[in-house]
Amino acid sequence: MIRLEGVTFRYEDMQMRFDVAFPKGSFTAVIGPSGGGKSTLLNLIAGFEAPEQGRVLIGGADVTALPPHQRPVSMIFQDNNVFAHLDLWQNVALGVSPSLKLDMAQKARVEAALAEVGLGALMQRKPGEISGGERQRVGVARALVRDRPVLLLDEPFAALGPAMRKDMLELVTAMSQARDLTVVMVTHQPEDALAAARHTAYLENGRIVALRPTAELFAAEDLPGLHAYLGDWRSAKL
Ligand SMILES: Nc1ncnc2c1ncn2[C@@H]1O[C@H](COP(=O)(O)OP(=O)(O)OP(=O)(O)O)[C@@H](O)[C@H]1O
Repeated sequence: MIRLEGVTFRYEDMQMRFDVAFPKGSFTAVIGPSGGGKSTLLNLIAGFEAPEQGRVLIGGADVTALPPHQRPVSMIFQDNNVFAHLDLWQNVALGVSPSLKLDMAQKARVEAALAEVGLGALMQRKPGEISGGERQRVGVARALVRDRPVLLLDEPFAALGPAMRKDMLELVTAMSQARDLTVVMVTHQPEDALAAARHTAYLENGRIVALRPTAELFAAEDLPGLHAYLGDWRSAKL
């Protein structure tokens, strides 16, 4: 579903290179040290960054030259998923049409998405009038109405408490399964990878060092960088 072929990208002295494929319907977590290139990997798939060399393919089509809005992708960020001056209904409707001109069926879809993430009663509120967890639900609802086959998550629930994070992860997992989405999720939480992602990629210094079934990756003996990254968490788990 997603394929990066010889994709290279550079920030100053940080040279990255990605050769990786994510099959249709897969849910993959991406973990690794800060500054390793996890967000950049998502940005290359979404089209917010352009590779120096190589190709990005989605669903078999070469999207390397396409801008983000023409790619079959939704992305949920750690924050900044909402516009403060728009109410929740409008924030979600943006996922359907940037002009906010929606027909009846599209309006019904926006309302159904808000209801699905538990914001049905709050749709006339502004983002400043709801909690941080509820704001992240707005991002999830917008991804729902966009109805694109690829969902990219960049530490979307990092600022939430453990219980809320678990709820949100379950919501995203259920929604992805129901729609057969291909999901790539950056996280610093090994528990989140174990809970949601069948496979996990370990990324350091601009390279995917390993991509394996999640539990297998965390138990691996051949990845010293991963051991250092996981630290005490790994010793406590094994
Ligand atoms: N806009 C930018 N301008 C210059 N350098 C950048 C920019 N964005 C990222 N970088 C650099 O690119 C490298 C990879 O950054 P990236 O954000 O992809 O890492 P990350 O693995 O997502 O990190 P984190 O876990 O801290 O979010 C880092 O060395 C970072 O400093």
